[in-house]
Amino acid sequence: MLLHTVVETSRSVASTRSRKAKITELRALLERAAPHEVEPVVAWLSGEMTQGRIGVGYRTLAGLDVAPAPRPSLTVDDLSSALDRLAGVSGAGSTAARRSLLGDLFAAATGDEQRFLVALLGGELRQGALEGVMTDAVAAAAGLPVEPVRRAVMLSGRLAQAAAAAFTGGVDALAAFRLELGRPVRPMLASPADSLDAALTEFDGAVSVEYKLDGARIQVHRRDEDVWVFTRTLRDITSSVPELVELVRNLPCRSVVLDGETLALTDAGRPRPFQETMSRFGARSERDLLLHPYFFDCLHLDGDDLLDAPLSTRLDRLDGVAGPHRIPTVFAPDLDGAEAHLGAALGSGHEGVMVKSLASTYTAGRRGRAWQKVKPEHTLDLVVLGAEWGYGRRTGYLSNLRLGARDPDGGPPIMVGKTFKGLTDAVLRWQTEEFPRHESHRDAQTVYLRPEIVVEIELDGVQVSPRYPGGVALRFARVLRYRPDKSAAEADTIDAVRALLPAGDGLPWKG
Ligand SMILES: Nc1ncnc2c1ncn2[C@@H]1O[C@H](COP(=O)(O)OP(=O)(O)OP(=O)(O)O)[C@@H](O)[C@H]1O
Repeated sequence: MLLHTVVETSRSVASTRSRKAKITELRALLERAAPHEVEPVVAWLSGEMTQGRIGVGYRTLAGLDVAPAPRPSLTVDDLSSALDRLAGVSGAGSTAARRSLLGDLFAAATGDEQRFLVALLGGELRQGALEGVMTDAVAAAAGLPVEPVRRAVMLSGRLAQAAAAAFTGGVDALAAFRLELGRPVRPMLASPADSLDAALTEFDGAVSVEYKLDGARIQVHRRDEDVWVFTRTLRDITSSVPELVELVRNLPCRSVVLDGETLALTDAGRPRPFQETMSRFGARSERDLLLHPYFFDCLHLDGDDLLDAPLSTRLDRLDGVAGPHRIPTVFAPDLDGAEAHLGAALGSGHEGVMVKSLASTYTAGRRGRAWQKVKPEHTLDLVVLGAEWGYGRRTGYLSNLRLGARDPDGGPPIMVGKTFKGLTDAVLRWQTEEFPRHESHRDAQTVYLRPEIVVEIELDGVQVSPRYPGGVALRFARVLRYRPDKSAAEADTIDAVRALLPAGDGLPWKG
């Protein structure tokens, strides 16, 4: 298959907002692909490369100035082998070697193909938002139900490999994607509860009510003496958190997978700010803050996969293996008991509580009703689209943020407001240093960013606004914190923003 065909599909998928139209386009492309082309094609359209990172920086790409080929001739196989060669380059002289390989590749590419390659290699095509659409397209093209494909993707975190398995081995090959020790599973997520009372009533009281800690999500795996620690975005941070590794290595079991939250505490035992916990996840992290784990789920124990077991069973197993490290929990409380637990959580400086159905299974990667969060204040996780240069005291700093909500159909984020409130001097300095690394272009007032950075915004509400493309604007938005643990694909959607409009606004999309 010609690369040109893939590039054309990428363009038409990006240009339509209709989920159905995207699926139709992707399906048609996959049906034309040879079986061995499925994996790279799915990877590229999701902005990934099967080789992983290949060490080509933005500067190298920007510095390439090669005349485009007049006609498309590159094939999918040509690009696959070029990426293999690029990934294989190492050692002295590797920059020059990469530049020469890229020069050859770009000389064989048309203008459209060159732009696609720049976006792919520069990470700009990476759009997790397309994952759901692609999963549906893979199932349709392979003639399979969507559920086994989705499950394989969630268990492995590897869309392209699951797609290849769907095409070559069907449902049986997909079933082979099981929870594997050392390979992280997409975490299960929660929905906002209408109220504590409503959440208890929905499950007839058969719930676990747990503190919702304002730390960072961790998933730990252990097989004998080997331990891994992953973040919410499935990043391996094992080497940054030796104290967690040690603790997991000492649990009374041979193999285990636990889900939980981790936090650094003050001397008084109160949670430290989220940023301080997250700072421990970096490569050059300060080691003076000790992280404490608070586990709330057990997905595997000594050979038993527990994803499909009810939460009540998983919590029993969790108790047996990591009882002293469990998150504070009460079982099947009445409303008074649940309110007291919420009060205790807030009183200790935590965010709120989670109410979880004891009958529910672990639905990896899903945000459902089985886990409901109850917390007092309203926040949205939005994508930073750009920042304007400050004035007055903030001259020379990137200050006023342009904020976007995710398009659930996989298009670019939709701008919903701006804010410069809540930015401390340290955060202003950080923005000014960090943002240019994510720059797509700039004008006199503003540095525009690729949609990569997620920020948590506190707000009083939203209002109808003809000025913004989504028809809604934030009211009194202020920055609460950055969310390095979230990708743009996990930001809140424009629908979530619109849902905050006061009832009775009579907007066309609300009906
Ligand atoms: N007891 C708990 N059970 C599950 N998740 C918990 C618990 N305590 C804290 N958390 C955190 O809450 C997150 C789940 O909430 P949610 O699905 O809304 O994610 P989120 O979008 O990060 O939420 P928020 O922005 O409100 O923190 C988990 O990813 C985890 O980090």
